[in-house]
Amino acid sequence: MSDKLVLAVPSKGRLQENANAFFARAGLTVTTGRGARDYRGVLTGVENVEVAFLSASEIVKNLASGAAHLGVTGEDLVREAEAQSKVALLTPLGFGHANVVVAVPQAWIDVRNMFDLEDVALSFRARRGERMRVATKYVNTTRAFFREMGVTDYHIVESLGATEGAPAAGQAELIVDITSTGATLAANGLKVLDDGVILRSEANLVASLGAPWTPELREIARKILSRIAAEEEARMTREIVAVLDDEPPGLADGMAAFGAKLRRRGGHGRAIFSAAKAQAPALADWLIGQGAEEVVVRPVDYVFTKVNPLYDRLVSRLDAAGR
Ligand SMILES: Nc1ncnc2c1ncn2[C@@H]1O[C@H](COP(=O)(O)OP(=O)(O)OP(=O)(O)O)[C@@H](O)[C@H]1O
Ligand SMILES: O=P(O)(O)OC[C@H]1O[C@H](OP(=O)(O)OP(=O)(O)O)[C@H](O)[C@@H]1O
Ligand SMILES: [Mg+2]
Repeated sequence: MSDKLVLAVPSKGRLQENANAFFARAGLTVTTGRGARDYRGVLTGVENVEVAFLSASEIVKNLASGAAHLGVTGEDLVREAEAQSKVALLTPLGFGHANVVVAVPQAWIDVRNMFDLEDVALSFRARRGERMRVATKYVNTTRAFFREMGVTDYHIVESLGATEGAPAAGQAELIVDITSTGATLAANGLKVLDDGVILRSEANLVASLGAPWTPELREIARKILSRIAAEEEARMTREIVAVLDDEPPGLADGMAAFGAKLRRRGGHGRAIFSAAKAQAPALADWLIGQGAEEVVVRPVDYVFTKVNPLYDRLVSRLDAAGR
C-alpha cells in the first residue's frame, strides 16, 4: 500500500485553471513531473502527496473507488455517478458554477414547466405511439428528477457530446444538460423549463470514504485541509492597526458591535485588531472617532485556528462510514 496521499486535480477543461489557482492561494503549488504531459505530479508545500491529473469525471471514479483520497470535481458529476455514499463533499469552491437543466424547444410556447411536460409526453405517445425522447449524458440525474416531478412516459437517448443539437437533428424532443451562460441553449433554440433546474452545481473539494485512510494519510490530509481552511478564513479577515494614546472607555462594547477582537497592544499606544473584511472600514471609522490618529487595514495570508472545520468534516464522515 502506498504511503502517499493521492490528490486528484483536473488536468484539462473548465476546472483546471481555477483548481490550480485555488491550491496556489493556500500555498500549495501543483507541479507536473518532468513534462507538461505527465499524469502524476507533486504538491509543493506538503510532503508525501502524489497529484493525479485526471478529467473531472475520472476524478469522481477515482474517489468513489478509493484510488484517490482527495480531489476537485463538479457536484453534478458526483451526483450523476451516484457516488454520494462513497465520497464526502467537504466544501464548495466558488468556481465551476453551472446548472443541470431540462431544456425544450423555444417553439413549445405552451410548455413552461414539468407538469406541462407530462402532458406533452402523454399526447406524444397518443399521437405517435412512441415515447418522448430526452437526450442527455446525465442519465441517472434525469431519471431521479423526472420521477420526483411525476414525468414517467419518456425514453432516454444517451448523448455523449453536442447534446443541445439533438432536438434540431431529430434525435430527441428535449434535453437535460449543463449550462452556465445559456449561450449554447439559445444558439440551439432551446429554453429552460421554469422548474427545470435540477441542480446548481459548482466545483467541490471532495474526499473518498473508501480510500485507505491510515493515521499517516489522515495527518497529511489534516495539513492540506488546515492550509485551505486558513486561507479561506484569511480571505474574509482583515487586520486593523491603530494608535490609541488612551484606551477608549467603550472599547469592549465597540469590539462586540463590530464582531472584532483586540489581538494585542504594542508600544506607543499601538493596538492590533482583527475583524471580518466587511466590518473593517466601519471599525476603522469608529476607532478614528475614539481618538486614533491613523488606522491601517491590512489583509492577512492565513488564519490558522485550533478547530479545522474541513478536517473535522472528513473525520466525521469517515466515522459515519465506519472507517
Ligand atoms: N459551461 C460550463 N460552465 C462552467 N462549468 C461547467 C460548464 N460545463 C461544465 N462545467 C463543469 O465542469 C465540469 C466538467 O468539466 P469538463 O467538461 O472539463 O470535464 P469532463 O466533462 O469530465 O471532460 P470531457 O468534457 O472532456 O469529457 C463539470 O463538473 C461541470 O459542472
Ligand atoms: O451555457 P454555456 O455557457 O453555453 O455552456 C454550456 C456548454 O458547456 C459544456 O460543454 P463543454 O464546453 O464542457 O464541452 P463538452 O460538452 O465537450 O464537455 C456543456 O456541455 C454545454 O455544451
Ligand atoms: Mg465538458
